[in-house]
Amino acid sequence: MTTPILSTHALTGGYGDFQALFGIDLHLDKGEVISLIGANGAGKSTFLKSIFGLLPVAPDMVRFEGTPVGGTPAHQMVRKGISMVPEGRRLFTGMTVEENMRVAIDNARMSEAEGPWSRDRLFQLFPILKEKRRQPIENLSGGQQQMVAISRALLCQPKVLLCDEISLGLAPKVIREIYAVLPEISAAGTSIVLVEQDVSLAREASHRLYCMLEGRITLAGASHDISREAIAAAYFGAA
Ligand SMILES: Nc1ncnc2c1ncn2[C@@H]1O[C@H](COP(=O)(O)OP(=O)(O)OP(=O)(O)O)[C@@H](O)[C@H]1O
Repeated sequence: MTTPILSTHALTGGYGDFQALFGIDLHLDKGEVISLIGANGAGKSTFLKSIFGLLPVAPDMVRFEGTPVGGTPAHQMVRKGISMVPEGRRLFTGMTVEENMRVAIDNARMSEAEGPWSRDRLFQLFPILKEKRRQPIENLSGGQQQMVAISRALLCQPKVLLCDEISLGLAPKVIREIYAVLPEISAAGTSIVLVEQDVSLAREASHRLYCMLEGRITLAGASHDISREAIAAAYFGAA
């Protein structure tokens, strides 16, 4: 059996005294896209933040290429090869599109030349960003801003990309545009974890799917093999 690029082991976590996650076991193989679905408050964002070093976890709860990395600060995670597109995008107003794209690599003291993703390649992936590259970020639509957030993460040349609800608040046409680039991203060598509220979208875009309910994984399997009934039961906690 090959070592997963990313795995979590009985991962627990939360906020101070409040426990939100209760022993999450999950793995992501090289070249895979997996999705994590679940109702509001199930713990999906908390889980991504725990992987990415934004919430405290024990070292062995997160392994990257087999090595314990749990609790490593986010900027060091980026250098190791994990990037995150956070919920709500978290872009910097008052900065241009291009400045926003560069901010994470500058912060992690990385260079664009370290991997497959250069600004030019990202402008091929999202041509509208080339046109708008010198504009302040606040002039862009929500979908275009999401493209910047994805580009910012990719410029760090991640082996693993964590995406937290990248479709949230966007029109269906824009969501399709953004999801259409995911195969190209994974073909370039980046494995992807998608947190997604839209179950159909999650199934279509991923090889495997995990469902989370109240801080626990209630279902895992190949996206196209899991029935809608099984997903509904796992999602809502029906017996
Ligand atoms: N900063 C915080 N402080 C305390 N509790 C929090 C905080 N953020 C989230 N929680 C709680 O942790 C639990 C999991 O929340 P989380 O945001 O991870 O869920 P989610 O599945 O990502 O939901 P959503 O789809 O609404 O983003 C919820 O009970 C939530 O109220």
